Amino acid sequence: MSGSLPETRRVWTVATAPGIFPFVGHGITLFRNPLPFLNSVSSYGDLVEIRLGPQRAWLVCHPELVHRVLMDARTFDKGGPQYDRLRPLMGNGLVTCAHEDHRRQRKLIQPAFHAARIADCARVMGEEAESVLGAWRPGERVDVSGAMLALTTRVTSRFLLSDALDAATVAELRDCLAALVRGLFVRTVVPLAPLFRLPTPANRRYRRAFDRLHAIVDSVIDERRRGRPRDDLLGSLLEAERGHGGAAVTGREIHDQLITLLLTGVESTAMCLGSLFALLPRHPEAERRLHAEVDEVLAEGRPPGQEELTRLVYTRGVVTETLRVYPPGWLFTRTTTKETDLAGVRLPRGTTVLYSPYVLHHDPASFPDPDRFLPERWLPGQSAAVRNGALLPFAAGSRKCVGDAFAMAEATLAVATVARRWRLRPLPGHVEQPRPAATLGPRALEMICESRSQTPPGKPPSQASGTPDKDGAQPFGSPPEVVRIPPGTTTRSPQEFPANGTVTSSPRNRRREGDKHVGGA
Ligand code: HEM
Repeated sequence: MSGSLPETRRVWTVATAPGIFPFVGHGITLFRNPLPFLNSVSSYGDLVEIRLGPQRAWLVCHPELVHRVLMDARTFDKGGPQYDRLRPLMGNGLVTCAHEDHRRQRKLIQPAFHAARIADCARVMGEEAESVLGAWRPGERVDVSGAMLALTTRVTSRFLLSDALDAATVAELRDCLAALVRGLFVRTVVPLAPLFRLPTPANRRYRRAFDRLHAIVDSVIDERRRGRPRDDLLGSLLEAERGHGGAAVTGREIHDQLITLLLTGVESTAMCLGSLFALLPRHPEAERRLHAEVDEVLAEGRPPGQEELTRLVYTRGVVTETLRVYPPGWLFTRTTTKETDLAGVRLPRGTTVLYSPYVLHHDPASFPDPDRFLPERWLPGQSAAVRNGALLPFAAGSRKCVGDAFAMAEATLAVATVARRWRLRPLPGHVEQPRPAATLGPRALEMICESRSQTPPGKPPSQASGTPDKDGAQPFGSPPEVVRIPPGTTTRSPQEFPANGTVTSSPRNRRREGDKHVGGA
């Protein structure tokens, strides 16, 4: 997704974010209101210092500087307290390992994500999408977040483990992953380990999910050792353990890699899909183009696969634009392993450096009118932002997401499968914000599913009434035209996604003068 970046900038703006509170610095503001806070911070410079308690950290806000960080993984390594706090759960797998072990680990995992393997898996992705949707009924209120999580758990577990897990265990796995991801964020940002040992209901839920996930993974590995070899990711890890393929692997590492891939693979794609279905009803023109494309490309009575995938160009644009507006991975950290220079600032060894795809994706210098949901940005010939390297939902460099192509294929096929049959409508007055935690996305999104085949030709789909904006986007808040709501539906105050389809509308100011000094690279 990222393009190569010419080194054009030589003068950088550097600043300290205002609003530092005694003892906590910006910590509480970041925790309470992270997206508006990060967006406002980025208006002060290309590199902005913030304080997390007593700790100093630098938010890198210009795409060129972010690429410098990502391309030099030896200097800007994974490390520091945030990664230490992830290790009890993820061990020393591909996400958490330091640079010195990364190359070997990546060589081990990467072949499983080869394009040909993803193409082989495309039909499974389409089949699983059909089967999750098979339970939906016209007019019904559906738990979209839960369904997307179920779908991505099934697809990821089949890709990694073939058919090792029965349906009940896959459902259990989904619940464990959801509970762990929920608890993970607070554990990585709040540096008070004893707090998480208290016997509170939330801590007990986390512990139960933690133990169960590890037990499921252990039993899958044990059974596979006793059974016949399979040609999947677990199979290739066990091959490596036996000394084939050149990369030495231990049983512990196999365990860590499976936990890592399940945790990273399931949640992010589900969040992307949830955000997409929440955005779509607010943008009738995008929805109309999506429907026209899937009607043309998908065949009746057959789940889509690789062949359809290559033709779903607009659908892919809708997925990409969702990843721009709501990147599930919204904030990441690195730690410097030696004294180094960034934007003219001397950073000592051990400095915390942050980058946020959300901040980059909402910079008007990279994306004109960044709060507008506009899949057309990603149609062939339009992708100027790819060339300037500002679109980074999967990061870049050696630590770039190993599952990027897999996730794009899975999400595109899922959206097409849903859009072929269903039009999802918001519950009247329902509020479900995409919330930033370990990932960014809606965690409890419920919608009404209308069957598309029941909409007579020429009749507009039901949607909020009001005057469309220049993209045909509808204001939120008015009830849909034709929706059957089952008894017992609760209504909450509006508004989930405002008229322009974005949640945080904190327009990036021009880099402010006066709060900064200028550094030379
Ligand atoms: C829409 C879905 C996804 C998004 C937005 C996403 C995003 C990302 C990002 C931004 C990173 C880099 C993090 C950093 O810089 O610290 C990353 C790394 C990673 N992702 Fe994903 N990801 C997605 C899906 C997946 C899937 C489906 C898998 C596997 C099944 C996966 C496995 C990983 C792994 C193992 C890493 C660590 C790679 C390394 O350090 O070598 N991700 N992902």
